[in-house]
Amino acid sequence: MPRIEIAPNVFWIGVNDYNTELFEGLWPVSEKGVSYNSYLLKDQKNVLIDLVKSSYFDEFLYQIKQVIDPRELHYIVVNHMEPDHSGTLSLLREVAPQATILCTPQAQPMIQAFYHLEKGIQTVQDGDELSLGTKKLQFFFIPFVHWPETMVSFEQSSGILFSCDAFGGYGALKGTIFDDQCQNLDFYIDEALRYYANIVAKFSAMVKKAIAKLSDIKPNVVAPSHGLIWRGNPQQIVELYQKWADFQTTGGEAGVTLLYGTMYGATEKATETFMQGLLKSEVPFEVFDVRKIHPSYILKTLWQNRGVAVAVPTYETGLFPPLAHLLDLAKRKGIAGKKVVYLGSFAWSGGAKRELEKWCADLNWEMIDSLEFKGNPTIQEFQKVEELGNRFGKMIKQVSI
Ligand SMILES: Cc1cc2nc3c(=O)[nH]c(=O)nc-3n(C[C@H](O)[C@H](O)[C@H](O)COP(=O)(O)O)c2cc1C
Repeated sequence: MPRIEIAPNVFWIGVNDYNTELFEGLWPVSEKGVSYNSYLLKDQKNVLIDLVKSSYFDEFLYQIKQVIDPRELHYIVVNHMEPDHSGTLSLLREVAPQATILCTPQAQPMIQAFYHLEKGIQTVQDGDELSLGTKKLQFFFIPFVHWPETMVSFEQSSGILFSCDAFGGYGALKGTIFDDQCQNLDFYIDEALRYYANIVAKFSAMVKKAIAKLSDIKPNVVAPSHGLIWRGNPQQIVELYQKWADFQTTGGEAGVTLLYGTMYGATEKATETFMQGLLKSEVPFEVFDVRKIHPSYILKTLWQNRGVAVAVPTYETGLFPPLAHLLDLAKRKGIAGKKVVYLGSFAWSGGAKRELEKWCADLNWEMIDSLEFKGNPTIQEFQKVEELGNRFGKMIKQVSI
């Protein structure tokens, strides 16, 4: 997309990426795309805020040249050092050698380590202001949203908050960069939640601190470095991030994430019956086949729902491996406070339930109930499975964590 003027002399000059298969080498984005939003402020001093991934340098340079000659750039603000926002720094330096890089003291050694740049770097302090002529930037440090060196930049005259990874989301920008023009806001909110669960969730306590710290600013526009620019309703994405951050301590909303896997179909039959029970309880639930659905999508729903139903068989005295992998990711992402039930088949020793109990202790999840059965379920066991689903669903609807 060609450059877009967000406010007088404030330009979006980002790029859409449909080529990267896995964001951070982990999370699928090629289907829905992801944007790297970069911003150019034109004034007596011209400023570039956050860059794009190195593979998009040609497109990026073209975008810059639509606004100014790169040799007229005075400052390059590096809010966050992750290479999807800083990867073009060395190349940009070659076409704009006069520009001073502005960053936090924590980012400076990273710039040296990643790009071997020593000169022309100036650090800023938390709360520092920078006059550009008619515009004025102010910097606020928000450590660990997403790396320790991260800050945001606020332009006072237009009220635009350049928030980098904070308030970002997956999803390439399709025809518009603004929330108030896009036809499918639900898509971007859904992809922002997936991004939150994949990228930001672990740092939820720091997200809450950052939101509290920025609460006095009241921006007219929230302009993150991924996804939509929130101009129509800038508070919406801030409130969503606040709600999602709270899930780490509340355990989430009244809903069930049903994680199922099977080798020969016994656990699958029980899972179908379990869903009949859930349905009767009228609890909202979403089912994932852990063999087939990428954890990126599962983590999103896991983060959101306070109830987790695990339906997998015993495998080599433990959990079915794809489920164990998922629990490992859940631990790394700090997914806590869940209520859990287990059901599944075994043939001789069992062991899946035992391993799940250990995981629950580790994750700060509470195992509420369980039902193991040998081989295929009997009529009586089917009955109990349905009752379990119904009971669990009702409980999840009511429980306040
Ligand atoms: C590779 C493999 C390992 C297994 N390990 C165990 C085990 O350690 N203990 C046990 O009781 N059953 C074990 N089983 C048996 C399965 O748990 C049993 O067949 C169960 O009914 C499979 O459920 P499913 O039809 O949902 O896949 C194993 C089965 C396979 C194929």
